[in-house]
Amino acid sequence: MRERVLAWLADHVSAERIEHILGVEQTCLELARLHQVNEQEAALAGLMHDLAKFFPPDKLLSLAQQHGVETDEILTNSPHLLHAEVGAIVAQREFGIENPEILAAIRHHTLGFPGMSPLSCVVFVADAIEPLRGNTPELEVIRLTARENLYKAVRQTCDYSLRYLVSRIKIIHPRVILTRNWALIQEKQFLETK
Ligand SMILES: Nc1ncnc2c1ncn2[C@@H]1O[C@H](COP(=O)(O)OP(=O)(O)O)[C@@H](O)[C@H]1O
Repeated sequence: MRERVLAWLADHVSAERIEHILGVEQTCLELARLHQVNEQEAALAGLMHDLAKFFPPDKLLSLAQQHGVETDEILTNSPHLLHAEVGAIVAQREFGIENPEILAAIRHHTLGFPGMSPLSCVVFVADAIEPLRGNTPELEVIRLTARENLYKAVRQTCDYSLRYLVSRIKIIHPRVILTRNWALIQEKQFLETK
């Protein structure tokens, strides 16, 4: 399966993006091991998270519509955000992935989802902190947190993304805020049960 996905990626995303994807795959493996998440599933979701990253906007929109993906005004105006949802469609159609946890982790890798599974949390955080994302102090903080408290790392990843979007004066899809609020509650509960 892995070789087949890599061959497909070579034809559909840039060489640079493949390096990022391999970094996410490896980081998923490490985080899964630390947090008792299925390592094979995490690695496969990491490998597949950006399958639709280079699909043009009209293709993202038509595939989303064809497969009944729920859209809204922000998603139709920024079709690139649909690459996560469409990536899951490609994983299912092209590679026969039926595991709902893996498909959800691909779907939720950009905006997260309140109540998402630990596997989805692993992929969401790994996408942000894989080694090629750089070594800014903010990322180093999330990398350390991700070893201790996965939910806190999800919340910090949302905050990091929000700060970036605000600083660039970008439209913000509100789902990341719902994800952040959910993760904030989880991170506190996790600390209380320790
Ligand atoms: N909540 C959001 N609202 C609007 N745009 C967002 C939001 N979160 C991420 N984005 C933008 O969507 C694009 C893809 O994000 P992401 O999937 O995290 O990156 P990548 O595909 O490189 O792993 C980026 O340009 C990012 O700025």
